Amino acid sequence: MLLGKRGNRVGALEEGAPFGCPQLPEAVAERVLLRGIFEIQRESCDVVLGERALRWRRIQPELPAGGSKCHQLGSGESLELEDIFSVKLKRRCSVKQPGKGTLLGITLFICLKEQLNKLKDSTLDLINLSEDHCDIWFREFKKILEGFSSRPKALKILLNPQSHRKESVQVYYEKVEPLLKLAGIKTDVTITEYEGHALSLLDECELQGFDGVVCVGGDGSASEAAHALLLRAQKNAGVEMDCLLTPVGAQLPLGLIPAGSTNVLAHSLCGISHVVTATMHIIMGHIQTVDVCTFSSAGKLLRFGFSAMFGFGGRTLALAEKYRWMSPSRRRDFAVLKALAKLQPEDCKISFLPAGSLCNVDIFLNISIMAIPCLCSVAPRGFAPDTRLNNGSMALIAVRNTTRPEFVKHLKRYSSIKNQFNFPFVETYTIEEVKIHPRGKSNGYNQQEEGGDPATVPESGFPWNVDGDLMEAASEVHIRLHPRLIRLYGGSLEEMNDSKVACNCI
Ligand SMILES: Nc1ncnc2c1ncn2[C@@H]1O[C@H](COP(=O)(O)OP(=O)(O)OP(=O)(O)O)[C@@H](O)[C@H]1O
Repeated sequence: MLLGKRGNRVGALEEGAPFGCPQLPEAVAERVLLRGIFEIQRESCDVVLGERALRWRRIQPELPAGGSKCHQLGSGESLELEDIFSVKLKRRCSVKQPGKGTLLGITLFICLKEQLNKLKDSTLDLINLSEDHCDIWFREFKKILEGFSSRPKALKILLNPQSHRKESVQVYYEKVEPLLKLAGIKTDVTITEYEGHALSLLDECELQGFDGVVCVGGDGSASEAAHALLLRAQKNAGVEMDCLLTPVGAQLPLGLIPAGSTNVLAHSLCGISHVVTATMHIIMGHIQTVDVCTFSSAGKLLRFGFSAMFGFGGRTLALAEKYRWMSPSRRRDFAVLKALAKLQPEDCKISFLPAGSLCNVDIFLNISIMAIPCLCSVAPRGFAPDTRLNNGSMALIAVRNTTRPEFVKHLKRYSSIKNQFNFPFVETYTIEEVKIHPRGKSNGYNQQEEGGDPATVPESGFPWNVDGDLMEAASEVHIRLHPRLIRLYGGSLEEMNDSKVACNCI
Protein backbone atom coordinates (compact mmCIF):
# COMPACT_ATOMS: atom_id res chain seq x y z
CA MET A 1 0.00 0.00 0.00
CA LEU A 2 1.25 3.44 -0.88
CA LEU A 3 0.37 5.60 2.11
CA GLY A 4 1.63 5.83 5.63
CA LYS A 5 4.82 3.76 5.35
CA ARG A 6 7.62 4.72 7.69
CA GLY A 7 10.19 7.02 6.16
CA ASN A 8 8.51 7.73 2.87
CA ARG A 9 7.50 11.19 1.78
CA VAL A 10 3.83 10.48 1.25
CA GLY A 11 2.65 12.13 4.44
CA ALA A 12 -0.58 12.97 6.24
CA LEU A 13 -1.88 16.54 6.59
CA GLU A 14 -3.34 17.87 9.83
CA GLU A 15 -6.86 16.73 10.64
CA GLY A 16 -9.62 18.98 9.32
CA ALA A 17 -7.40 21.78 8.00
CA PRO A 18 -8.35 23.00 4.52
CA PHE A 19 -5.70 23.55 1.84
CA GLY A 20 -3.99 26.90 1.94
CA CYS A 21 -5.38 27.89 5.35
CA PRO A 22 -3.08 29.35 8.06
CA GLN A 23 -2.98 26.04 10.01
CA LEU A 24 -0.83 24.60 7.21
CA PRO A 25 2.28 26.79 7.05
CA GLU A 26 4.01 24.65 4.40
CA ALA A 27 0.94 24.88 2.15
CA VAL A 28 0.60 28.64 2.71
CA ALA A 29 4.11 29.39 1.52
CA GLU A 30 3.54 27.36 -1.62
CA ARG A 31 2.02 28.69 -4.83
CA VAL A 32 -0.92 26.57 -6.03
CA LEU A 33 -0.44 25.44 -9.63
CA LEU A 34 -3.63 23.42 -10.09
CA ARG A 35 -6.63 22.34 -8.06
CA GLY A 36 -9.24 19.74 -9.02
CA ILE A 37 -11.21 16.65 -8.09
CA PHE A 38 -9.80 13.15 -8.59
CA GLU A 39 -10.63 9.77 -7.18
CA ILE A 40 -7.65 8.46 -5.20
CA GLN A 41 -7.79 4.97 -3.72
CA ARG A 42 -11.56 4.81 -4.39
CA GLU A 43 -12.27 8.07 -2.51
CA SER A 44 -13.27 11.40 -4.09
CA CYS A 45 -10.55 13.87 -3.22
CA ASP A 46 -9.90 17.59 -3.45
CA VAL A 47 -6.40 17.63 -4.98
CA VAL A 48 -4.01 20.58 -4.95
CA LEU A 49 -0.79 20.67 -6.95
CA GLY A 50 1.61 23.05 -5.28
CA GLU A 51 5.15 23.98 -6.34
CA ARG A 52 6.69 21.44 -3.97
CA ALA A 53 3.99 18.90 -3.15
CA LEU A 54 0.78 17.29 -4.28
CA ARG A 55 -1.81 17.37 -1.48
CA TRP A 56 -5.21 15.71 -1.35
CA ARG A 57 -8.07 15.41 1.08
CA ARG A 58 -11.12 13.16 0.99
CA ILE A 59 -14.38 15.00 0.30
CA GLN A 60 -18.03 14.08 0.76
CA PRO A 61 -19.93 14.20 -2.52
CA GLU A 62 -22.72 16.77 -2.93
CA LEU A 63 -25.90 15.76 -1.02
CA PRO A 64 -29.01 15.35 -3.25
CA ALA A 65 -31.22 17.14 -0.66
CA GLY A 66 -29.02 20.23 -0.55
CA GLY A 67 -26.87 21.16 2.46
CA SER A 68 -23.10 21.12 2.36
CA LYS A 69 -21.87 21.15 -1.23
CA CYS A 70 -18.42 19.78 -0.79
CA HIS A 71 -17.31 18.83 2.68
CA GLN A 72 -13.68 17.91 3.43
CA LEU A 73 -13.26 14.84 5.60
CA GLY A 74 -10.51 13.43 7.76
CA SER A 75 -6.81 14.08 7.44
CA GLY A 76 -5.26 14.75 4.07
CA GLU A 77 -2.24 13.24 2.40
CA SER A 78 0.67 14.70 0.50
CA LEU A 79 3.43 13.64 -1.87
CA GLU A 80 6.67 15.56 -2.46
CA LEU A 81 6.99 16.36 -6.17
CA GLU A 82 10.69 15.46 -6.10
CA ASP A 83 9.66 11.85 -5.40
CA ILE A 84 7.81 11.55 -8.72
CA PHE A 85 9.89 10.08 -11.54
CA SER A 86 7.33 9.54 -14.29
CA VAL A 87 3.76 10.33 -15.28
CA LYS A 88 1.47 8.53 -17.73
CA LEU A 89 -2.14 8.84 -18.82
CA LYS A 90 -3.99 5.78 -17.55
CA ARG A 91 -6.22 4.17 -20.19
CA ARG A 92 -8.25 1.01 -20.46
CA CYS A 93 -7.76 -0.64 -23.85
CA SER A 94 -9.95 -3.38 -25.24
CA VAL A 95 -9.97 -5.40 -28.46
CA LYS A 96 -13.52 -4.26 -29.16
CA GLN A 97 -12.51 -0.61 -29.00
CA PRO A 98 -9.43 0.02 -31.14
CA GLY A 99 -7.44 3.22 -30.72
CA LYS A 100 -5.87 4.67 -27.64
CA GLY A 101 -8.50 3.30 -25.24
CA THR A 102 -10.76 4.86 -22.60
CA LEU A 103 -9.11 7.44 -20.38
CA LEU A 104 -9.24 6.58 -16.69
CA GLY A 105 -6.97 9.28 -15.28
CA ILE A 106 -3.30 9.86 -14.51
CA THR A 107 -0.71 7.50 -13.00
CA LEU A 108 2.22 8.99 -11.08
CA PHE A 109 5.29 6.79 -10.69
CA ILE A 110 7.04 7.53 -7.44
CA CYS A 111 10.17 6.60 -5.52
CA LEU A 112 9.44 5.38 -1.99
CA LYS A 113 11.98 5.20 0.80
CA GLU A 114 11.70 2.07 2.90
CA GLN A 115 13.69 0.89 5.90
CA LEU A 116 17.46 0.37 5.87
CA ASN A 117 18.21 2.65 2.93
CA LYS A 118 16.00 0.65 0.55
CA LEU A 119 14.19 2.48 -2.25
CA LYS A 120 11.37 1.07 -4.32
CA ASP A 121 9.11 2.26 -7.11
CA SER A 122 5.38 2.64 -6.59
CA THR A 123 2.37 4.28 -8.24
CA LEU A 124 -0.39 6.71 -7.34
CA ASP A 125 -3.50 6.79 -9.55
CA LEU A 126 -5.46 10.03 -9.91
CA ILE A 127 -8.76 8.92 -11.46
CA ASN A 128 -10.82 11.34 -13.57
CA LEU A 129 -12.45 10.45 -16.89
CA SER A 130 -12.28 13.94 -18.42
CA GLU A 131 -9.71 14.16 -21.27
CA ASP A 132 -9.41 17.96 -20.90
CA HIS A 133 -8.99 17.88 -17.13
CA CYS A 134 -6.36 15.10 -17.25
CA ASP A 135 -4.53 16.72 -20.16
CA ILE A 136 -3.98 19.95 -18.18
CA TRP A 137 -2.70 18.03 -15.15
CA PHE A 138 -0.59 15.65 -17.25
CA ARG A 139 1.15 18.56 -19.01
CA GLU A 140 1.82 20.27 -15.66
CA PHE A 141 3.38 17.08 -14.22
CA LYS A 142 5.53 16.71 -17.36
CA LYS A 143 6.76 20.30 -16.95
CA ILE A 144 7.65 19.63 -13.29
CA LEU A 145 9.59 16.47 -14.24
CA GLU A 146 11.53 18.35 -16.95
CA GLY A 147 12.63 20.82 -14.26
CA PHE A 148 14.67 18.17 -12.40
CA SER A 149 17.90 18.97 -14.23
CA SER A 150 20.18 16.60 -12.28
CA ARG A 151 18.24 13.54 -13.48
CA PRO A 152 19.86 11.69 -16.39
CA LYS A 153 18.17 11.58 -19.80
CA ALA A 154 20.67 9.28 -21.57
CA LEU A 155 22.99 6.67 -20.08
CA LYS A 156 25.83 4.53 -21.37
CA ILE A 157 25.35 1.05 -19.85
CA LEU A 158 28.23 -1.42 -19.41
CA LEU A 159 27.16 -4.92 -18.60
CA ASN A 160 29.57 -7.65 -17.47
CA PRO A 161 27.93 -10.97 -18.50
CA GLN A 162 30.47 -12.95 -16.43
CA SER A 163 29.75 -11.29 -13.06
CA HIS A 164 28.78 -13.56 -10.17
CA ARG A 165 26.66 -16.43 -11.55
CA LYS A 166 26.41 -14.80 -14.98
CA GLU A 167 23.01 -13.30 -14.13
CA SER A 168 23.81 -9.61 -14.71
CA VAL A 169 22.21 -9.57 -18.20
CA GLN A 170 19.01 -10.96 -16.70
CA VAL A 171 19.19 -8.56 -13.74
CA TYR A 172 19.52 -5.62 -16.12
CA TYR A 173 16.76 -6.55 -18.56
CA GLU A 174 14.30 -7.72 -15.89
CA LYS A 175 14.79 -5.17 -13.11
CA VAL A 176 16.77 -2.15 -14.31
CA GLU A 177 15.79 -1.46 -17.93
CA PRO A 178 11.99 -1.38 -17.30
CA LEU A 179 12.48 1.33 -14.65
CA LEU A 180 14.85 3.36 -16.85
CA LYS A 181 12.33 3.12 -19.72
CA LEU A 182 9.49 4.20 -17.45
CA ALA A 183 11.55 7.24 -16.44
CA GLY A 184 12.08 8.05 -20.13
CA ILE A 185 15.87 7.52 -19.96
CA LYS A 186 17.56 6.55 -23.24
CA THR A 187 20.15 3.81 -22.96
CA ASP A 188 23.00 2.46 -25.01
CA VAL A 189 24.09 -0.99 -23.77
CA THR A 190 27.45 -2.66 -24.32
CA ILE A 191 27.93 -6.20 -23.05
CA THR A 192 31.64 -6.49 -22.25
CA GLU A 193 33.45 -9.32 -24.00
CA TYR A 194 36.72 -9.64 -22.08
CA GLU A 195 38.54 -8.36 -19.01
CA GLY A 196 39.58 -4.78 -19.64
CA HIS A 197 36.91 -4.21 -22.31
CA ALA A 198 35.19 -1.48 -20.22
CA LEU A 199 38.55 0.26 -19.83
CA SER A 200 39.31 0.38 -23.56
CA LEU A 201 35.71 1.24 -24.45
CA LEU A 202 35.56 4.20 -22.06
CA ASP A 203 38.90 5.37 -23.41
CA GLU A 204 37.62 5.72 -26.96
CA CYS A 205 33.84 5.82 -27.14
CA GLU A 206 31.82 8.98 -27.80
CA LEU A 207 30.31 10.06 -24.49
CA GLN A 208 29.05 13.46 -25.64
CA GLY A 209 25.36 12.61 -25.66
CA PHE A 210 25.32 10.83 -22.28
CA ASP A 211 24.57 12.20 -18.82
CA GLY A 212 26.18 9.28 -17.02
CA VAL A 213 27.73 5.80 -17.26
CA VAL A 214 26.20 2.80 -15.49
CA CYS A 215 28.05 -0.38 -14.72
CA VAL A 216 26.14 -3.62 -14.09
CA GLY A 217 28.43 -6.08 -12.34
CA GLY A 218 30.58 -6.52 -9.25
CA ASP A 219 33.42 -4.57 -7.69
CA GLY A 220 35.91 -5.51 -10.42
CA SER A 221 33.67 -4.03 -13.12
CA ALA A 222 32.74 -0.98 -11.02
CA SER A 223 36.32 -0.16 -10.15
CA GLU A 224 37.44 -0.66 -13.77
CA ALA A 225 34.76 1.80 -14.96
CA ALA A 226 35.71 4.40 -12.32
CA HIS A 227 39.40 4.02 -13.20
CA ALA A 228 38.59 4.37 -16.91
CA LEU A 229 36.48 7.52 -16.43
CA LEU A 230 39.24 9.13 -14.36
CA LEU A 231 41.98 8.17 -16.86
CA ARG A 232 39.88 9.69 -19.63
CA ALA A 233 39.42 12.90 -17.63
CA GLN A 234 43.22 13.26 -17.18
CA LYS A 235 43.77 12.58 -20.90
CA ASN A 236 41.13 15.16 -21.92
CA ALA A 237 42.61 17.75 -19.55
CA GLY A 238 46.19 17.00 -20.70
CA VAL A 239 47.26 16.09 -17.15
CA GLU A 240 50.58 14.23 -16.86
CA MET A 241 49.57 10.77 -15.53
CA ASP A 242 52.72 9.79 -13.70
CA CYS A 243 53.11 12.85 -11.47
CA LEU A 244 49.46 12.88 -10.60
CA LEU A 245 49.41 15.29 -7.65
CA THR A 246 46.16 17.01 -8.53
CA PRO A 247 44.11 14.86 -10.90
CA VAL A 248 41.00 16.39 -12.45
CA GLY A 249 37.58 14.91 -11.65
CA ALA A 250 35.66 12.59 -13.97
CA GLN A 251 33.22 14.44 -16.26
CA LEU A 252 30.35 12.00 -16.08
CA PRO A 253 28.78 10.46 -12.98
CA LEU A 254 28.94 6.69 -12.60
CA GLY A 255 26.08 4.46 -11.46
CA LEU A 256 26.71 1.00 -10.02
CA ILE A 257 24.12 -1.77 -10.24
CA PRO A 258 25.20 -4.57 -7.87
CA ALA A 259 25.30 -7.84 -9.81
CA GLY A 260 28.67 -9.29 -8.79
CA SER A 261 29.91 -11.74 -6.21
CA THR A 262 31.20 -8.80 -4.17
CA ASN A 263 29.41 -5.44 -4.34
CA VAL A 264 31.28 -3.41 -1.75
CA LEU A 265 31.27 -0.20 -3.85
CA ALA A 266 27.54 -0.29 -4.62
CA HIS A 267 26.74 -1.28 -1.01
CA SER A 268 28.86 1.59 0.39
CA LEU A 269 27.18 4.08 -1.94
CA CYS A 270 23.56 3.12 -1.26
CA GLY A 271 23.88 1.61 2.25
CA ILE A 272 22.48 -1.60 0.80
CA SER A 273 23.33 -3.96 -2.04
CA HIS A 274 19.97 -3.82 -3.81
CA VAL A 275 19.37 -3.56 -7.55
CA VAL A 276 16.16 -1.48 -7.43
CA THR A 277 17.62 0.93 -4.84
CA ALA A 278 20.71 1.52 -6.98
CA THR A 279 18.50 2.02 -10.06
CA MET A 280 16.20 4.49 -8.28
CA HIS A 281 19.19 6.59 -7.12
CA ILE A 282 20.29 6.82 -10.77
CA ILE A 283 16.80 7.74 -12.02
CA MET A 284 16.33 10.36 -9.29
CA GLY A 285 19.76 11.86 -10.04
CA HIS A 286 21.02 11.41 -6.46
CA ILE A 287 24.72 12.18 -6.66
CA GLN A 288 27.54 11.66 -4.14
CA THR A 289 30.96 13.14 -4.77
CA VAL A 290 33.36 10.48 -3.57
CA ASP A 291 37.04 10.46 -2.56
CA VAL A 292 39.38 8.39 -4.75
CA CYS A 293 42.94 7.08 -4.22
CA THR A 294 45.77 6.89 -6.73
CA PHE A 295 48.07 3.88 -6.49
CA SER A 296 51.55 4.43 -7.92
CA SER A 297 54.85 2.62 -7.83
CA ALA A 298 58.29 3.96 -8.80
CA GLY A 299 56.60 7.22 -9.93
CA LYS A 300 54.23 5.42 -12.32
CA LEU A 301 50.47 5.53 -11.88
CA LEU A 302 49.17 1.98 -11.45
CA ARG A 303 45.49 2.79 -11.08
CA PHE A 304 42.72 4.75 -9.41
CA GLY A 305 40.72 2.95 -6.72
CA PHE A 306 38.76 3.23 -3.49
CA SER A 307 40.26 0.58 -1.19
CA ALA A 308 43.20 -1.80 -0.93
CA MET A 309 44.46 -4.68 1.17
CA PHE A 310 48.01 -5.90 1.38
CA GLY A 311 49.19 -9.08 3.13
CA PHE A 312 46.39 -11.50 4.07
CA GLY A 313 43.77 -9.63 1.95
CA GLY A 314 45.99 -9.58 -1.14
CA ARG A 315 47.05 -13.19 -0.80
CA THR A 316 43.48 -14.39 -0.26
CA LEU A 317 42.43 -12.75 -3.53
CA ALA A 318 45.46 -14.16 -5.38
CA LEU A 319 44.45 -17.62 -4.16
CA ALA A 320 40.78 -17.09 -5.08
CA GLU A 321 41.81 -16.13 -8.64
CA LYS A 322 43.51 -19.52 -8.98
CA TYR A 323 40.24 -21.29 -8.27
CA ARG A 324 38.00 -19.42 -10.74
CA TRP A 325 36.29 -22.70 -11.68
CA MET A 326 34.65 -22.78 -8.22
CA SER A 327 31.44 -20.88 -7.48
CA PRO A 328 32.16 -17.32 -6.23
CA SER A 329 31.18 -17.94 -2.59
CA ARG A 330 32.96 -21.32 -2.39
CA ARG A 331 36.03 -19.79 -4.02
CA ARG A 332 36.10 -16.94 -1.51
CA ASP A 333 35.60 -19.19 1.54
CA PHE A 334 38.16 -21.69 0.28
CA ALA A 335 40.72 -18.94 -0.34
CA VAL A 336 40.18 -17.45 3.14
CA LEU A 337 40.69 -20.86 4.77
CA LYS A 338 43.77 -21.63 2.67
CA ALA A 339 45.33 -18.23 3.33
CA LEU A 340 44.63 -18.68 7.07
CA ALA A 341 46.26 -22.10 7.04
CA LYS A 342 49.39 -20.56 5.49
CA LEU A 343 49.22 -17.34 7.49
CA GLN A 344 52.51 -15.46 7.14
CA PRO A 345 53.43 -11.98 8.31
CA GLU A 346 54.73 -9.40 5.83
CA ASP A 347 57.95 -7.57 6.61
CA CYS A 348 57.39 -4.03 5.44
CA LYS A 349 57.96 -0.36 6.04
CA ILE A 350 54.97 1.96 6.33
CA SER A 351 55.17 5.75 6.26
CA PHE A 352 52.15 8.00 6.14
CA LEU A 353 50.81 11.55 6.28
CA PRO A 354 49.72 13.15 8.46
CA ALA A 355 52.49 11.47 10.45
CA GLY A 356 51.28 9.13 13.21
CA SER A 357 52.90 7.09 15.93
CA LEU A 358 52.95 3.75 14.06
CA CYS A 359 56.31 2.04 14.40
CA ASN A 360 57.06 2.20 10.71
CA VAL A 361 59.12 -0.97 10.19
CA ASP A 362 57.51 -4.15 11.40
CA ILE A 363 55.87 -7.37 10.40
CA PHE A 364 52.17 -7.16 9.60
CA LEU A 365 49.54 -9.79 8.83
CA ASN A 366 47.36 -7.36 6.92
CA ILE A 367 47.30 -3.69 5.98
CA SER A 368 44.06 -2.10 4.74
CA ILE A 369 43.76 1.35 3.22
CA MET A 370 40.18 2.50 2.66
CA ALA A 371 38.80 5.76 1.30
CA ILE A 372 35.18 4.58 1.64
CA PRO A 373 33.46 2.58 4.43
CA CYS A 374 33.53 -0.68 2.40
CA LEU A 375 30.19 -2.13 3.49
CA CYS A 376 29.33 -5.70 2.55
CA SER A 377 27.38 -8.68 3.88
CA VAL A 378 30.38 -9.98 5.85
CA ALA A 379 31.10 -6.53 7.33
CA PRO A 380 27.71 -4.79 7.59
CA ARG A 381 29.17 -1.80 9.45
CA GLY A 382 31.98 -1.70 6.91
CA PHE A 383 35.66 -2.71 6.87
CA ALA A 384 36.37 0.94 7.71
CA PRO A 385 33.24 2.04 9.65
CA ASP A 386 34.57 5.49 10.61
CA THR A 387 35.38 6.51 7.03
CA ARG A 388 32.82 8.40 4.95
CA LEU A 389 32.50 8.56 1.16
CA ASN A 390 33.92 12.07 1.02
CA ASN A 391 35.54 13.01 4.32
CA GLY A 392 38.89 13.80 2.70
CA SER A 393 40.78 11.02 4.48
CA MET A 394 41.46 7.28 4.36
CA ALA A 395 41.50 4.67 7.11
CA LEU A 396 44.80 2.84 7.57
CA ILE A 397 44.23 -0.40 9.49
CA ALA A 398 47.48 -2.16 10.35
CA VAL A 399 47.28 -5.65 11.84
CA ARG A 400 50.61 -6.64 13.35
CA ASN A 401 51.82 -10.20 13.64
CA THR A 402 49.89 -12.29 16.15
CA THR A 403 48.75 -15.87 16.62
CA ARG A 404 46.33 -17.41 14.13
CA PRO A 405 43.50 -17.75 16.72
CA GLU A 406 43.84 -14.08 17.68
CA PHE A 407 43.84 -13.02 14.00
CA VAL A 408 40.71 -15.15 13.36
CA LYS A 409 39.05 -13.51 16.38
CA HIS A 410 39.81 -10.11 14.82
CA LEU A 411 38.37 -11.19 11.43
CA LYS A 412 35.21 -12.59 13.01
CA ARG A 413 34.55 -9.27 14.73
CA TYR A 414 33.86 -7.66 11.30
CA SER A 415 30.60 -9.56 11.12
CA SER A 416 29.61 -8.99 14.75
CA ILE A 417 28.61 -5.87 16.63
CA LYS A 418 31.87 -5.91 18.64
CA ASN A 419 34.69 -3.52 17.78
CA GLN A 420 37.02 -5.26 15.34
CA PHE A 421 39.86 -2.88 16.17
CA ASN A 422 39.86 -3.47 19.92
CA PHE A 423 42.94 -5.73 19.93
CA PRO A 424 46.49 -4.84 21.04
CA PHE A 425 47.85 -5.93 17.64
CA VAL A 426 45.47 -3.72 15.58
CA GLU A 427 46.17 -0.03 14.98
CA THR A 428 44.00 2.41 13.05
CA TYR A 429 44.92 5.82 11.66
CA THR A 430 43.17 8.51 9.67
CA ILE A 431 45.54 9.42 6.85
CA GLU A 432 45.81 11.25 3.53
CA GLU A 433 48.82 9.51 2.04
CA VAL A 434 50.78 6.31 2.71
CA LYS A 435 53.80 4.48 1.30
CA ILE A 436 54.00 0.73 1.81
CA HIS A 437 57.35 -0.81 1.12
CA PRO A 438 57.54 -4.63 1.34
CA ARG A 439 61.03 -5.62 2.45
CA GLY A 440 60.79 -9.37 1.79
CA LYS A 441 61.24 -11.08 -1.55
CA SER A 442 58.03 -11.82 -3.34
CA ASN A 443 59.32 -15.02 -4.97
CA GLY A 444 60.97 -16.33 -1.83
CA TYR A 445 57.79 -15.64 0.03
CA ASN A 446 55.82 -17.38 -2.66
CA GLN A 447 57.84 -20.58 -2.37
CA GLN A 448 57.38 -20.55 1.37
CA GLU A 449 53.67 -19.86 1.28
CA GLU A 450 52.60 -22.27 -1.41
CA GLY A 451 55.12 -25.01 -0.92
CA GLY A 452 56.80 -24.22 -4.20
CA ASP A 453 53.69 -23.40 -6.24
CA PRO A 454 54.70 -20.29 -8.18
CA ALA A 455 51.18 -19.32 -9.19
CA THR A 456 49.98 -17.72 -5.94
CA VAL A 457 52.26 -14.73 -5.87
CA PRO A 458 53.11 -13.83 -9.45
CA GLU A 459 56.76 -13.19 -10.22
CA SER A 460 55.82 -9.64 -11.13
CA GLY A 461 55.33 -8.79 -7.48
CA PHE A 462 53.30 -8.87 -4.31
CA PRO A 463 49.56 -9.32 -4.59
CA TRP A 464 47.33 -6.41 -3.64
CA ASN A 465 43.56 -6.50 -3.45
CA VAL A 466 42.40 -3.19 -4.95
CA ASP A 467 38.58 -2.99 -4.89
CA GLY A 468 38.43 -6.78 -5.27
CA ASP A 469 40.80 -6.76 -8.25
CA LEU A 470 44.25 -8.33 -8.14
CA MET A 471 47.05 -5.78 -8.60
CA GLU A 472 50.68 -6.82 -8.60
CA ALA A 473 53.45 -4.51 -7.44
CA ALA A 474 57.07 -5.51 -7.06
CA SER A 475 58.17 -2.59 -4.91
CA GLU A 476 56.87 0.29 -2.83
CA VAL A 477 53.28 1.39 -3.46
CA HIS A 478 52.38 5.02 -2.85
CA ILE A 479 48.69 5.64 -2.12
CA ARG A 480 47.37 9.18 -2.15
CA LEU A 481 43.84 10.40 -1.42
CA HIS A 482 42.14 12.85 -3.79
CA PRO A 483 39.02 14.32 -2.18
CA ARG A 484 35.73 14.29 -4.11
CA LEU A 485 37.26 13.23 -7.41
CA ILE A 486 34.34 11.27 -8.85
CA ARG A 487 30.56 11.64 -8.84
CA LEU A 488 28.68 8.42 -8.17
CA TYR A 489 24.93 7.87 -8.14
CA GLY A 490 23.90 6.93 -4.60
CA GLY A 491 22.16 8.01 -1.44
CA SER A 492 23.19 9.33 1.93
CA LEU A 493 23.55 6.57 4.46
CA GLU A 494 21.51 6.96 7.60
CA GLU A 495 20.05 3.69 8.78
CA MET A 496 22.68 1.04 8.41
CA ASN A 497 22.95 -0.29 11.93
CA ASP A 498 20.48 -3.15 11.86
CA SER A 499 21.77 -4.86 8.69
CA LYS A 500 21.66 -8.62 8.90
CA VAL A 501 25.03 -10.33 9.11
CA ALA A 502 25.75 -13.21 6.76
CA CYS A 503 29.17 -14.70 7.24
CA ASN A 504 29.99 -18.37 7.08
CA CYS A 505 33.52 -18.27 5.74
CA ILE A 506 35.48 -18.54 9.00
N1 LIG B 1 33.07 -10.89 -20.98
C1 LIG B 1 33.96 -10.96 -20.00
N2 LIG B 1 34.69 -12.08 -19.81
C2 LIG B 1 35.58 -12.18 -18.81
N3 LIG B 1 35.82 -11.19 -17.90
C3 LIG B 1 35.13 -10.07 -18.03
C4 LIG B 1 34.16 -9.89 -19.09
N4 LIG B 1 33.63 -8.64 -18.96
C5 LIG B 1 34.24 -8.08 -17.88
N5 LIG B 1 35.14 -8.92 -17.33
C6 LIG B 1 35.99 -8.72 -16.14
O1 LIG B 1 35.45 -9.44 -15.03
C7 LIG B 1 36.04 -8.91 -13.85
C8 LIG B 1 35.24 -9.22 -12.60
O2 LIG B 1 33.92 -8.87 -12.78
P1 LIG B 1 32.93 -8.36 -11.64
O3 LIG B 1 33.64 -7.73 -10.53
O4 LIG B 1 31.86 -7.62 -12.32
O5 LIG B 1 32.25 -9.69 -11.16
P2 LIG B 1 32.37 -10.49 -9.82
O6 LIG B 1 31.47 -11.66 -9.93
O7 LIG B 1 32.17 -9.62 -8.65
O8 LIG B 1 33.83 -10.90 -9.95
P3 LIG B 1 34.81 -11.31 -8.81
O9 LIG B 1 34.34 -12.63 -8.32
O10 LIG B 1 36.11 -11.32 -9.53
O11 LIG B 1 34.72 -10.23 -7.76
C9 LIG B 1 36.21 -7.43 -14.13
O12 LIG B 1 37.51 -7.05 -13.78
C10 LIG B 1 36.02 -7.30 -15.66
O13 LIG B 1 37.09 -6.64 -16.31
